[in-house]
Amino acid sequence: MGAKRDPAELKIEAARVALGHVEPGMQLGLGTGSTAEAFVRLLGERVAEGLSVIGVPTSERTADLARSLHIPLTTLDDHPRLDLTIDGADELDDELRLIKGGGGALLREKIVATASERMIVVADASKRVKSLGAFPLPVEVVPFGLGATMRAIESVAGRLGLDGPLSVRQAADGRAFLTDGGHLIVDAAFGRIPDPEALSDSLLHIPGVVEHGLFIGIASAALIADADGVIHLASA
Ligand SMILES: O=C(CO)[C@H](O)[C@H](O)COP(=O)(O)O
Repeated sequence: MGAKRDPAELKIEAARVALGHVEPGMQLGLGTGSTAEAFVRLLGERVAEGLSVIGVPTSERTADLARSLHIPLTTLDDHPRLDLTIDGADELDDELRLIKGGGGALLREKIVATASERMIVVADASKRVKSLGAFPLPVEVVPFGLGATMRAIESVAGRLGLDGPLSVRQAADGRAFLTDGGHLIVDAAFGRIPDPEALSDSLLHIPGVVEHGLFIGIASAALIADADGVIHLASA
């Protein structure tokens, strides 16, 4: 087994392999987070060398980065169907089910990934888990009725045998974190989620829930970097 490597290097490694999947003329979804950022930076180098692609960013943060690198950007209104989205994840299992939203961009990330022919997840090996749930599940909610929505989340989770504290995510200044869409994030520390599909369906029935960070049946492949290289996982 190879020597232990800095996670930042591993993220760049996975991002570099992902770049090999980009072809001239592609319409790309650009993810959010430090691993997606590594990809966008590498993509920016290729664009500076003459690669012609166009991207839809999944957050204002990624849009700012892409603009600074002169990567041409568009919207899903102008390009409703994308070829490929490259994005990170907070957790992924061997069925390519993901938890996302650690960076608070899950709603736009899910819209963009779902509008793409393929989504490739880039991650270091620490993100690969046997079972989802050690990472608290981000649930994006509208501010109106927050208390009632949180009670409803607890109640549907309880029916699935899940229990654990919910917390409203805070920004660095101590105020509530607001997503690019002006919503709140409730982080649900349920622990192991035995049935992610059932939890996903139940959460989406709660009126105040806009989306949640479970990505099921969306990722087509994952590039996972560890000290020995980059493993390619493909969906069944
Ligand atoms: O879902 C996300 C942002 O909403 C990110 O993809 C996820 O948080 C992983 O981030 P990082 O690559 O920094 O570990």
